[in-house]
Amino acid sequence: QDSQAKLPNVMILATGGTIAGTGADSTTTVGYTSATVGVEKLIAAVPELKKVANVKGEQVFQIASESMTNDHWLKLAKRVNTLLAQPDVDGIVITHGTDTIEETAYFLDLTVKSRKPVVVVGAMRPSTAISADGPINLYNAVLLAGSKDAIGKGVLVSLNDQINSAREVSKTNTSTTDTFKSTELGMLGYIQGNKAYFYRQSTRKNTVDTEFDVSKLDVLPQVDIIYGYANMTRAALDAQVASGAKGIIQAGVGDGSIAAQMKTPLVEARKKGVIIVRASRVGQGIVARNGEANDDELDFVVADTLNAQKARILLMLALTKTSNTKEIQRMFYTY
Ligand SMILES: NC(=O)C[C@H](N)C(=O)O
Repeated sequence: QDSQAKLPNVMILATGGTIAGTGADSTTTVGYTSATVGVEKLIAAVPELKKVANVKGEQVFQIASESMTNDHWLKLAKRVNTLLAQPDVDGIVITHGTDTIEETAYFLDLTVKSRKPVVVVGAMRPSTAISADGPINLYNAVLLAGSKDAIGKGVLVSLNDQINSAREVSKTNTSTTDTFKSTELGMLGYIQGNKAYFYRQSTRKNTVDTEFDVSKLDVLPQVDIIYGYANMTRAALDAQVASGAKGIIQAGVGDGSIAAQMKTPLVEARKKGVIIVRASRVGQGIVARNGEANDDELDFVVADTLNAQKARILLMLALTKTSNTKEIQRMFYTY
């Protein structure tokens, strides 16, 4: 009883995904159904959780993460902020599908206002599979969310015994359990032997000092992505602008290069007030401002090292505050 009282209080918010998935039999690792197991059952499957935290569960959504929307994010961020404001909550774990885990994690990194740990976790194998990775990942996530060392580190993504920051982590393999990598900028640490070990920290702003506030927002501005490729056409961009996009992320080739035939449509879109952010489809490296395009003259923004899906999130949040491109560029060098 006494030792129980000293354990941290960790809330598990369940949103679905493969971690809550079930397959036809134990060897089904593809073609299973996501988001079928409820949070109480997820917790009951890992009795070891009781050793590291007092856990409570809440089913927030029950969806596959490919169907995650801005509305889900707003609801989730508000719920996390409400819970973390309570003195009896020490940390939060969010169980989530892996396909968009990096996006939800980064959205929360920019919209949760707390130093308390928030850990987003998923699994690559459904709960019914041989060597399902969900239980160990959930155990590690709860341990991490209750750990003093995770305080003030922003939103963390933990699978496969590794700790990543929301900003840097990406899914890098369609199906293996070691898919989540922070590649060149590096992961933060490991979980081993019932302990979290941190080795480094991002210099970018996060939950500790974010300027974004979604507490009064019901919708986010429409921001879409166009993907660069040889022989690219303007069709996707035109359709997005016509459908009301306030911002466009161009996942350009190389260093965010713009194809000759795309320059006019992008300049036209900018003249209509649409914010254009040059990102890269490459996956690593900085998109150089005034490098492959004269951003000062075109009034474009560069995504720095953010991939296109995370640049979309930052631009949506930036647009809730300003449409000044200098300000937006500052944000891209800050978060
Ligand atoms: N491994 C997974 O969780 C994939 C699943 N499609 C999801 O993102 O919900």
